[in-house]
Amino acid sequence: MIFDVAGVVRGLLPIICVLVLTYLISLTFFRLFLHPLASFPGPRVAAVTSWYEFYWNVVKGGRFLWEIERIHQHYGPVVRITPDELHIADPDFYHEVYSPPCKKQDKEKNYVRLGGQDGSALTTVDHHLHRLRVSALAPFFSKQAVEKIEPLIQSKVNRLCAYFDSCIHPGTVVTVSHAALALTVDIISSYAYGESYDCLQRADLGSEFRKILVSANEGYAILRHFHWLHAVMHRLHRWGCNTSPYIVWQKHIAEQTVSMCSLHREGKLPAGTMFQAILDSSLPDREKEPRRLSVEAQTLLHAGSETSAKTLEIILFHLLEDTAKLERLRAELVAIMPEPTNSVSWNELRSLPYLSAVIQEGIRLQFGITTRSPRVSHTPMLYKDMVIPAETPVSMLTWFVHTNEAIFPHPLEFDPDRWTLAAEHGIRLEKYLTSFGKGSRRCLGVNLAYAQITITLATLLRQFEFELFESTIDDVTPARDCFIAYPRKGCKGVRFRVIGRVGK
Ligand code: HEM
Repeated sequence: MIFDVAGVVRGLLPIICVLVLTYLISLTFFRLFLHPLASFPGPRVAAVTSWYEFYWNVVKGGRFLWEIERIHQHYGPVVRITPDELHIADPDFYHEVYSPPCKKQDKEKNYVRLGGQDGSALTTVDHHLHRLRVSALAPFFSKQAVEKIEPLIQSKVNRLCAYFDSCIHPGTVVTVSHAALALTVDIISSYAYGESYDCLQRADLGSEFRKILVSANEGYAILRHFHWLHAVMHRLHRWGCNTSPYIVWQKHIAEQTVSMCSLHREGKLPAGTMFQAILDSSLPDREKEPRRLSVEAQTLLHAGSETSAKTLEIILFHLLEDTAKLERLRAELVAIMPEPTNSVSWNELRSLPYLSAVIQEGIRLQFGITTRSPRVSHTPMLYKDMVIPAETPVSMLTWFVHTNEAIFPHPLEFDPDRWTLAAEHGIRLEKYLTSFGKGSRRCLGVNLAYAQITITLATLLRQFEFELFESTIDDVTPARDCFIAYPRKGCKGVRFRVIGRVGK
């Protein structure tokens, strides 16, 4: 007897269709009327399906953030943006959602899956495990630790100056984000791994690594929905298919980590690296496994490079565009750096009020991470008269804090004086600076970020004259959420010519 497969499928198809339809109708009914978030305002379509987010972020290219903005304008400060997640736009509630370590709060699992591999502090869901992991890393990023590596930072900045010297030619145009990223990657790779990626030594400033980061950032929107794609790509890689350069890089770090662990066993691991900080810590052995260390190493490079580089790009654009601000900053720098090549400590530089204000304003306009990083509280949260059920992922994007007109008037303008004026009036505007996040999961690299941005700006602006090249405000205006804010597609980023050395 010949088994009629086609006939069986034909016979089953109507039943399968009815079952799928019944499931979808029941799910829709549940999400609209029975779900714990059913009473929260927001578009019905967002309550019913995550394809809504998919549409705005994947089809429309990173535009969900601005759709959330529209939703807030329509429905108020608390909105349901996916079937399971609430978003709140109220700067004064930020500290409740991103709360200090004393309050047990997890990260949401879909967010931490973006990177594909759990194991780093950044990608840890559980509150207590996160506290444990951070305990080993925090001393590595403390103010004192960063002050100790100032010579390393300065040496990389000097290398950047040498690169700019080679660009003093009217026909040479520098893409600022490329140069800035080469710098930050070289700093964090030297510090964390004890082995510099040396992007600044290369004519293309390490374009390969840059592409890896950008493609990973652009891929996050898809991975939020289909995180299993990571596993597929790793499997394909194992079978010899040339998948993404990101996977190749992950493999490279994994191998580097294994050799670091053997050096440590032999007592030959160079002091001062992230590997040493973790391997010599009191963390349990399972936390010192090469696989986990490798994920931590990847995260540090990823988290610590593009964010700081973008901030530098934004600040340089605004200063070169408004020479009054540039000259005011230079005058302040000249007072403590009479010779252009004087090097001054981070400690001295951070006492300069205008430089500090310029940096705060750049960090504000960088907007930190523009992808939602929801928190999950294990107890109900109260927002005004609304009770947010326990275990609900709640997010608050920095975009909504930093563009709040009441706190930052003309929010998209680069106005360092808002910081100097606030300081003069005793107003603690930093409370609303959320680029680094807040609370227990706040950025660990804050000190390193400030140190490298401060030293780089002071050195470059004291030593070089630059001139913008075909760059406009569009090059630094957020238009796409690709984990961090990217300008609209097609923008070439801020570019300048290096006119020459100051005073020559
Ligand atoms: C202007 C520069 C930077 C900005 C705006 C920034 C922003 C952030 C934000 C918003 C988070 C929280 C992410 C979340 O909620 O999931 C974060 C976490 C983190 N950042 Fe940064 N970052 C910057 C520079 C750096 C640097 C230079 C490093 C050094 C490697 C670094 C390392 C980290 C780490 C390790 C975490 C995870 C912290 C944890 O979960 O405990 N960041 N960063």
